[in-house]
Amino acid sequence: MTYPTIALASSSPRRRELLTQLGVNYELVKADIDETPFNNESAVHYVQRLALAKARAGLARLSVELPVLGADTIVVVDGNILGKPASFAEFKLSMQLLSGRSHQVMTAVALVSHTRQLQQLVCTDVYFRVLSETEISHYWHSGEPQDKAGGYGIQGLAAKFIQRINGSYTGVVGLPLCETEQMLRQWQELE
Ligand SMILES: Cc1cn([C@H]2C[C@H](O)[C@@H](COP(=O)(O)OP(=O)(O)OP(=O)(O)O)O2)c(=O)[nH]c1=O
Repeated sequence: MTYPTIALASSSPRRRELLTQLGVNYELVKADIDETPFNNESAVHYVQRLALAKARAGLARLSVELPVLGADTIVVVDGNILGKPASFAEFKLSMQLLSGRSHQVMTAVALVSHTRQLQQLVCTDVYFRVLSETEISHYWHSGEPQDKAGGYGIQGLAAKFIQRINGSYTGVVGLPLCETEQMLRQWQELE
């Protein structure tokens, strides 16, 4: 299967690796956007808005005509979004919220050009076992939580905290490959 060459509007190493895993040719484009949620914005609205905003910001910077892919991942507990932890105190609070229960990871993907756009939203339930204070502190000092939504990486050390998931593993890591591949195929068919 050949896919269109695209631009990836992302600075996430995980998204680059996942796209490479699909065998898609891409170039990177910067997409700096304001990630502040609107007042009373739902998690579902927020994550989709950001994925689209990243893709559109990338498109605005491109000098060649390529479809641009943007994505956003959030961790949601009881409707509240847990961001990337800015401090140990914030991280500890997030881990205490996630300990011994399930939460949702939502990843939105947007593929845009000047004439067309496709979007997907993938939600996964993630079940954490109970975490001890010592484990939480050790995990913070590993350096893994700092640049990740909700403060953990399922593909790294945090795998030992996760009893099971119901949904898309690659979606939790940052780019749901089954749905992304379908979007690329659909894009190709519309050409
Ligand atoms: C929950 C979870 C998130 N993450 C990562 C994926 C994303 O890189 C990050 C979520 O933040 P995002 O704001 O979605 O992405 P980003 O800022 O890293 O990259 P960009 O906006 O430039 O595309 O958290 C993991 O790597 N593993 C996980 O298990």
